[in-house]
Amino acid sequence: MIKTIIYGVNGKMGQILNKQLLNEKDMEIVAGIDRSMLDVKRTYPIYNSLYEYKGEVDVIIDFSHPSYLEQIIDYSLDRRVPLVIATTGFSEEQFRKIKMASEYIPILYSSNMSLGINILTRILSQIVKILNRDFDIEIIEKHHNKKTDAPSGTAYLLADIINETLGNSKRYIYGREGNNSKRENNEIGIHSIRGGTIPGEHTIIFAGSDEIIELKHTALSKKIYAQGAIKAARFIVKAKKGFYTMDDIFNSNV
Ligand SMILES: NC(=O)C1=CN([C@@H]2O[C@H](COP(=O)(O)OP(=O)(O)OC[C@H]3O[C@@H](n4cnc5c(N)ncnc54)[C@H](OP(=O)(O)O)[C@@H]3O)[C@@H](O)[C@H]2O)C=CC1
Ligand SMILES: O=C(O)C1=N[C@H](C(=O)O)C[C@H](O)C1
Repeated sequence: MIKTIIYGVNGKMGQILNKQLLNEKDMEIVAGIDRSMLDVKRTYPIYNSLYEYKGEVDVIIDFSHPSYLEQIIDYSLDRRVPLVIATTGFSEEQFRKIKMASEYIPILYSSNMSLGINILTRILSQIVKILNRDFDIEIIEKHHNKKTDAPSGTAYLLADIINETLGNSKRYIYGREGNNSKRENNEIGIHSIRGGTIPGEHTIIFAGSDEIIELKHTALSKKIYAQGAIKAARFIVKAKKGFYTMDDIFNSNV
């Protein structure tokens, strides 16, 4: 049994992950961590901090808030616990901390655990190579009205893949308010919509002269993210120390 701690267990994703993990025969939730204590029945203890948990743990799955990263990393380094990090909105310094910790423990980070987005990332760089010269690239992301970070982690992921493919020649423009000049060739526009219960939609627009190509991924529920995180947990408990992404899972047999 893979002994699992859910970090952010009472958040929206934590609750969905809890439900799905209860059906997984090879996984057992040994504790949940959250700042709020929901009045729901759980088969395991819930704590405010990882350090309150004294039992064994094989993996921590984190769907929480960037403010908890330091605690998660410190605890995982102390105990040598593999990590699946799904939280978004980290600073550059926090990303450096994740990368540094991965020199000692296995860490899988992905700003989007869904199968669809990870397939999209595979084809994106191929398309960008062909279209870049004649098409302007803009990204639109849409999410529910409870999301705390903008743009989404996935929008950054997609923009970074495009930019890396083009030799980091692009700069990111967030919205265009206050702009009094024409769009420049070296821009990737990134735009955020927030409303209702949208589980996540990402569109990459390639706008050319008199024609438009769009690549779009729509999440129809949050379940897809929990399913991806479970796959990631199965993968990371067997991995050696290092930094991994969902792409590494597709190249494995998990
Ligand atoms: N990688 C992926 O595939 C996915 C990643 N995510 C990411 O996972 C994270 C969690 O998402 P979701 O469950 O929807 O978010 P929620 O806000 O529902 O839950 C997140 C947890 O963090 C706490 N939290 C929220 N805001 C703050 C804050 N300002 N300071 C401290 N704690 C806070 C919440 O506590 P409280 O309930 O008390 O506010 C809750 O415990 C987000 O970063 C989201 O972007 C989400 C879906 C998929
Ligand atoms: O907060 C969410 O809901 C989501 N967050 C991730 C992101 O920021 O990209 C992944 C997904 O889009 C849902």
